Amino acid sequence: MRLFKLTRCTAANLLKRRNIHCCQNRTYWVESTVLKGPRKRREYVVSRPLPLYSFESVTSPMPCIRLGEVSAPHHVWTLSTHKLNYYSTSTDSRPATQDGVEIKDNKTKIDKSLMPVPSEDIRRLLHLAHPERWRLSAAMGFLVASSAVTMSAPFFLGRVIDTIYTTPAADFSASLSSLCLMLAGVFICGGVANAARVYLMQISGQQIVRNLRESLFTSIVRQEVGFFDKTRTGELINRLSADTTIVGRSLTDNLSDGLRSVAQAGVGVSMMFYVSPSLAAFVLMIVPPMAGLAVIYGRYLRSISKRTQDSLAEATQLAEERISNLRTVRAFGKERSEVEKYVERINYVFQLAKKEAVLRAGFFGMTGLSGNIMILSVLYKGGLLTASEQMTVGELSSFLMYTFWVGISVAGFSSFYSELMKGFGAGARLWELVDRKPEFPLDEGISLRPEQFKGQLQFHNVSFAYPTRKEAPIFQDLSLVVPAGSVMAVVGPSGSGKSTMVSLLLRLYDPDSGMITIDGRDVRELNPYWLRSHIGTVSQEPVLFSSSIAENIAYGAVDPRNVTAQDIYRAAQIANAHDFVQGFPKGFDTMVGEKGILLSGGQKQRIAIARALLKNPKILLLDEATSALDSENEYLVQEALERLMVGRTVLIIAHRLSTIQNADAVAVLDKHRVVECGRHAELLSNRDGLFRRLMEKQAFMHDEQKQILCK
Ligand SMILES: Nc1ncnc2c1ncn2[C@@H]1O[C@H](COP(=O)(O)OP(=O)(O)OP(=O)(O)O)[C@@H](O)[C@H]1O
Repeated sequence: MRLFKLTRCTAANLLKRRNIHCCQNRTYWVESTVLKGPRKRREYVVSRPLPLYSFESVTSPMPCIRLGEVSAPHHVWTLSTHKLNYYSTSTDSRPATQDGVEIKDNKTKIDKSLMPVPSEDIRRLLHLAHPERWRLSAAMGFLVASSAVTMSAPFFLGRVIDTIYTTPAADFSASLSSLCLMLAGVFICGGVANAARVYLMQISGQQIVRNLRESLFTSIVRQEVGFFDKTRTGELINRLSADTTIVGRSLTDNLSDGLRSVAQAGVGVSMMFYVSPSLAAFVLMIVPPMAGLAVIYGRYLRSISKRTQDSLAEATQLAEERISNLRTVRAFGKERSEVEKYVERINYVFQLAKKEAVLRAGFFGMTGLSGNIMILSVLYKGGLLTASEQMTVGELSSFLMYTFWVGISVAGFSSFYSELMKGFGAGARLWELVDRKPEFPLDEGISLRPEQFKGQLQFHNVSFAYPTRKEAPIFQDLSLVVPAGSVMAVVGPSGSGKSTMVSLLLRLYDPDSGMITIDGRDVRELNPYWLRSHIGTVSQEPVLFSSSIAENIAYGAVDPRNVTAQDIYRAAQIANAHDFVQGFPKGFDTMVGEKGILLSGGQKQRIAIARALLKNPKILLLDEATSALDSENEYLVQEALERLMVGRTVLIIAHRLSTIQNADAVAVLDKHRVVECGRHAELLSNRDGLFRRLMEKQAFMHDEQKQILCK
């Protein structure tokens, strides 16, 4: 086994993916046997997860600890004397550093689609078919039966022709009828076997696609929120719909058609040799160049197909975003420019499709031509053999039919090969997503679910920057205590990080340093499901799902199946939603539309409050909505919020003066930390304080407040 030493930043990057700390006094090595690539160019594609080793001493590779495997099958490595550099093959063309890893210029990028399919990808694809092995085996059995019937037909049809030519008139009718009857029986069996094969293959294919979608969707929803900041929704949707279908099809229908082609071509060639070895040898000279052509064609097709899928995903992403925000598009009168943008993308897809069409046309033209040349040579050479009585007319007919079958099978095999390559291309993109380990897993290994729970919140010297903008810190050494059962209003200039506090409390992101505790326990030690089941949120623009009002309210409950209609009505009543819902013709069964678009802002807010009430959380995180609501709605929402807040620890991003006044304390955020904290009146009395300046700026200043200011 040969090992390559890793540079420190590469090692740190790989270890970070496995949540292992990179030690200064250790060296890290990677097994070189998994690196494949043209040695001259010193570029390597990692063909399977990398076995990583760590050594005590910087100089000696002994003793070592095997650290397990790092999944990096889609990255390219360059090798210099004894160190391995990493660079991504993503389409991002910035030569920059990412996660401390050197990314080289994209010009040096290798088109992996043109390389042989890694054995790991083949293994993954076969593994996918494993649960369906029995059904697939049965389908294969039927495939053998139907192919045997198909391939025996030319032989027996040749016999029928010879019977017609050679049988004496007295026996002719009886011999011909029995032969035809027997053949009809065999053909019926072949038809039934073929139908059974197609049925079983279809079912297995759908089952495989279903399983694949399940594991892909499971992996997507488990990813940390930061992943969705970086990844486009349309791309994920495309993976879920198009790529899964391609992989499923290449494993079943395509595989069965391909195997049938191989089997039929094999049997056909054998039968051709059986019927006339000299004629067979003459005709089959054309096959090897065609096979070589098919392999080259398949590789190019895989490359083009991957690019087509990627650009289609981009077009879908654009369409999805614009359609879901069509109101904004309309309001800005951007329909034309949006159509132009979409057309630009689909034009690119079309350009690629044209290249694919040229490839296909050339290839299929060639295969068609070579098929016809084969037939012509059979007729020419076979005619000569029949004339010299070395072959009967029946044998020549059989041979001709076998030639047809072999031609059809070879054409079938080439389309099988190209579909299979497409499947590998789509599969590679899927494994990337399926294998991705979330930066912080949902519940693995974290089982702490305290029984006693009061709800005290505390930020201890928290520093945080969003993963996509590491260079722009949001918090630096932020500290804040929210006592259990109290209401803390958070105010601050726009962009000061008020909503980010909510995201950190929900553990959508983890702080870069410092910690957040609940009842003195670090939130990272608590089971995330448990944690979130005790936290309710109502945001300024609550998102409802495209289902009925009742289902949206029930969504708040830990187990919506145990929620009764009475629970929903009660929550709606407390949230001031009951009356307006009853005013709808379908009441609680009214559909709210995509993201709740069929409801007004105030109505959505109140449904969201009812949803939070049903959850009955100990901690409430509220983003007060005021600007979007008219005064009546504002009053109703406010009243509902006040009812919701009773008996809970509340962190509220406050916009209304009354909320700020009624809160037990007010925290003022600015310059990455809490700059002031205290009761409303205390903070106002500080003439130079930010809070007072903010209040002065606010148009909603009350007379009462002005009086305090004048003092
Ligand atoms: N997912 C994200 N990725 C990167 N940066 C983000 C993300 N979300 C917010 N930000 C940035 O973080 C900063 C704080 O945002 P945040 O929404 O917490 O501010 P806020 O105080 O709630 O603002 P507002 O009062 O305007 O709602 C802003 O500069 C914003 O651009």
